[in-house]
Amino acid sequence: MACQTLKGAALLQNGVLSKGTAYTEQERAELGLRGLLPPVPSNIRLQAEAMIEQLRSFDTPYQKALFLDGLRAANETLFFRLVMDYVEEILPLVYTPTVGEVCQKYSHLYRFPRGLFLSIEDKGHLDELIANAPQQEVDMIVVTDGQRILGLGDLGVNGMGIPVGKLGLYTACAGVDPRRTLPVTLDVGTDTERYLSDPLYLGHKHKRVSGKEYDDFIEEFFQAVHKRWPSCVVQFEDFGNNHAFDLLERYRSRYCCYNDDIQGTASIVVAGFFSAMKAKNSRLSDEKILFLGAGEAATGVANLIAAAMTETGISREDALSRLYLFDSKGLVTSGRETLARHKAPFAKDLEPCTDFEECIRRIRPTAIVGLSAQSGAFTESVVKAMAEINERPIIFALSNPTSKAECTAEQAYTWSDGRALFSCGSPFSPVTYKGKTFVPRQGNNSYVFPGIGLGAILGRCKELGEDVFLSAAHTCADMVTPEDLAQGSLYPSLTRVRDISLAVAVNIIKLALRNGTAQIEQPADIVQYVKDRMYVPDYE
Ligand SMILES: NC(=O)C1=CN([C@@H]2O[C@H](COP(=O)(O)OP(=O)(O)OC[C@H]3O[C@@H](n4cnc5c(N)ncnc54)[C@H](O)[C@@H]3O)[C@@H](O)[C@H]2O)C=CC1
Ligand SMILES: CC(=O)C(=O)O
Ligand SMILES: [Mg+2]
Repeated sequence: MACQTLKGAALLQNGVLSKGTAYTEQERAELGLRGLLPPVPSNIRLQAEAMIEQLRSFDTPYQKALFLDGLRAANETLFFRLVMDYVEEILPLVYTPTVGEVCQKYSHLYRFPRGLFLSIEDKGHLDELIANAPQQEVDMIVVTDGQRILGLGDLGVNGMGIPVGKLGLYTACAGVDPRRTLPVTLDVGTDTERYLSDPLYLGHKHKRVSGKEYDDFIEEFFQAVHKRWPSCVVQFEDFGNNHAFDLLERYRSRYCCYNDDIQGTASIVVAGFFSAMKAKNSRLSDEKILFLGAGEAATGVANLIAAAMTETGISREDALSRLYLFDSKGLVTSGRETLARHKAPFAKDLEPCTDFEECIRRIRPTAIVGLSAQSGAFTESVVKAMAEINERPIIFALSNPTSKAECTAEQAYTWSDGRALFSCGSPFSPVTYKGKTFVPRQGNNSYVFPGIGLGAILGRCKELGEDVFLSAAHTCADMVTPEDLAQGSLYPSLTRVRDISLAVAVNIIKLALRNGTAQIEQPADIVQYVKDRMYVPDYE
């Protein structure tokens, strides 16, 4: 953390503390700033007006993202003010889809130090590296090893854009204090040849390390982090599924941690199903859901849907029987020679089938959920098949970034003759079809993870169980209005994301107080307790 007594040019160069042109005459005199700034003091509102004008002058999302990155380095408070005030416009620039492009080019565009890089070469010394982090206190870490960044594959250390982007959302969307967050990238190598042969690539150039050496490294990371910041919440992000499930299993009850791709995604997709049930006036336990993809996200969602179905009174066995997975080898059936542990509960005693559309015709699902990173996999005939079987087919194309979406919003609405209940992982613009305007919203974990993190921090939760993610799903779905549903939106407007996060956090703290996982005294007024602790980007 930067020293609060900085003065003069050093203060202006400190992006965390600087107010830029907003220092008053008196502050300028006291802090040795006279002459170092244009003469007339501005304020955060006028600064934001100037910055949005600047932002809009750039042609491409990528250029805009770079501009925002520079703004953040110069004046973090103003950056967050801008993100909060123009959340719908700016989220796609600091998060999916643009963050994907930023990650892919990260080594070529690197300008500002942000976050902590821990390499497998540093094994045995992580304490020392973690001691170098400037933050005195850290409440929230987002950590990646860069193996599966969005649907873009192994990006190695270039994946740092994701923890930075996600933590930016913790602050903008939920008011987690940015000075108490830390993005971490673990450099365990990369298997991506173009990076291994790129002279500008900033990670170590060797293949990924795995096995015991990898496991020991992660163990050392957890111990070193919690030695310095004992109650820090850790979010796993974009690990490959060869590690993600095991790591979650190993650490979920030892430390307050969660995997956003498995659990956060589950929460938001279940929220989408709750809304879809309202829109078509039916019960979740009557749904039959076919997933395209059977990885972290899809099986995480399937597990939480099973839990949500059992809330309606059916058994887990019945719930599982309504959930089908289709992966790169086809329908997940019990006859397969080998079956990963996370897929096994959903394997069906059916003939193998490698054609997705054929599976739809055989299984007759009410919903298809794309979490496969297979661009265009929901073809016209797939969507039409769903629309033939269902009056209101549920079609969720959730893969990120936009280039990996299973179909576009326009395709889903057009091919289903305007009957699809649609959501997408990355944003799509409203679609007008036969005179009706549909407003698709994002089935993206970004609606819930900021509030889940805030609740975990403020409740000082020991662990985050399935009930936390189900609670967040209910909270988010409860905030969807009849007006939202009427325009085809299964999620609330992003402009309400701070309220959603507040409600998610409050409900998680209540839950944790009830089940004994909270390590705080019961606050007299939980809403006020949370509100009072949400960071607001204004100058002190
Ligand atoms: N909307 C959201 O909030 C989220 C979206 N995602 C997106 O979901 C996608 C997958 O992420 P993970 O599950 O973490 O990855 P993963 O690597 O764990 O799983 C990918 C799955 O897709 C399957 N697959 C690959 N090719 C296929 C094909 N041709 N046909 C059918 N299935 C195929 C694989 O077999 C695997 O089961 C990514 O694009 C990611 O960006 C992930 C997390 C959250
Ligand atoms: C949204 C997200 O976490 C992903 O696409 O990986
Ligand atoms: Mg992710």
